[in-house]
Amino acid sequence: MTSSHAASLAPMEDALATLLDGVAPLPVERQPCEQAEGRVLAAPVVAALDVPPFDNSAMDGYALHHEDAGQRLPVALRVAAGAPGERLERGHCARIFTGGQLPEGADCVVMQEKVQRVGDEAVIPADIPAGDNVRRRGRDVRAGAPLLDAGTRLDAAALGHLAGQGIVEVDVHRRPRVALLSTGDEIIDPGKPLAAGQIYNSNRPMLKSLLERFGAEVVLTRSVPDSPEGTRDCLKEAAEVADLVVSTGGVSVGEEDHVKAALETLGTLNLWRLAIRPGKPLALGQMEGPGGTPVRFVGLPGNPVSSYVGAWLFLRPLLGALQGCESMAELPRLWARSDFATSTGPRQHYMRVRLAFAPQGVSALAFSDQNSGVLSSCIDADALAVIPPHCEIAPGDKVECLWLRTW
Ligand SMILES: Nc1nc2c(c(=O)[nH]1)N[C@H]1C(S)=C(S)[C@@H](COP(=O)(O)OP(=O)(O)OC[C@H]3O[C@@H](n4cnc5c(N)ncnc54)[C@H](O)[C@@H]3O)O[C@H]1N2
Ligand code: MOO
Ligand SMILES: [Mg+2]
Repeated sequence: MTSSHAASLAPMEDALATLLDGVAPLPVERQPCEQAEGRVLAAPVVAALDVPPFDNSAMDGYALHHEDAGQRLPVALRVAAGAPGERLERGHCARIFTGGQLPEGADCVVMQEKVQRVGDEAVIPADIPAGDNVRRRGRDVRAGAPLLDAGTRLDAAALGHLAGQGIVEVDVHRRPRVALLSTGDEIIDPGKPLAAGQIYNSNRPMLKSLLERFGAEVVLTRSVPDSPEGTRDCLKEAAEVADLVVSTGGVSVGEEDHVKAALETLGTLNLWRLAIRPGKPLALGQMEGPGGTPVRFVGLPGNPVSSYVGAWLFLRPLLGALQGCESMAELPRLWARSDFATSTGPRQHYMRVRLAFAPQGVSALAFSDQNSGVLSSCIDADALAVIPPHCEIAPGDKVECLWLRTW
């Protein structure tokens, strides 16, 4: 009986292919840049302006023509940042400040520490090359050049770059709307007293946090009773409002696990049971929303670590695809030296590890208890060490790790 299990577990690659099959980015909307952090560009942005828009000084000092260096020059101009450009005659210099527009006729700047000021004149050292301490127009960005690619997730640097062009609005994909269902008669909300046999719902806030980090908007949360009707009703309600329905618990083989059967009354179960640990009974499927729109379904196993790992491995790429964000398709990978010994059976193991970076290399330090009910293993976990099926790992062996300190 149990020996047939391995054969019926889908490998990770099949699961990802099923998950992403036919997924297209959500419609485009215009968004003020001020509210666009974490959103994904739907179209490339081309620079309209040179940045910087004019040659300017990189230092507080004196601007001059380089052939006038090595002399005592009258200080003919004063150029503060923000002042319009002026003309500097040969044989003169200009007092200038960082960011000030380089006067026409000047081609270099000498920092003030190297200049001796004598009344209205400045003694300039010799041999200053043309271009010294000058930031040329268009050095950072040239007008007409690509600024940001479609599919870029807007982070701090990208938002700064857009603002540098004077851009205030961008076209981004709509945020995926997610309904988050917590199944289990034993699960209650924090804030209420615990009765015998009950536990608090830790999956909901954990997954809400991850979903938002991956760019989603959680539009509905429900606590779902362990009954066929209750599960079906909640799935139906969720499919009315969401692009993606995520549930936790109720996907294993017990009589109290109703999610798969309920899903099949409303849509299709595309894949169930994977060769991964944790997360074996994970279920993938789809339903229809209003007007026949596709609604994706991911049923995460109830154990908190199975939910946590399942969110990184499945919800992240799915939400990336719904937002047109290529870089979310796979987690960044790196190799590290294990500090642990382990062996795997038919399932690929995703071990929670802390990474220690040292000059000799990176070490993967595994949390001592890797059970899927032990959420402490995820605290401080920088990465998931991927141990392939039927594999022996000894301390010192290289293991591939998926980096989790990302969005
Ligand atoms: N006979 C078998 N039993 C189980 C198998 C199996 O192959 N054969 N697989 C085990 C594995 S592996 C997993 S993973 C779990 C997954 O079970 P379910 O998805 O059906 O989840 P539940 O049974 O509803 O709950 C499991 C566990 O997690 C706790 N839980 C659930 N939701 C939450 C929540 N929101 N916050 C905190 N904790 C939660 C729940 O109380 C249970 O302890 O099945 C194994 N069984
Ligand atoms: O798949 Mo379960 O998550 O091994 O405990
Ligand atoms: Mg169960």
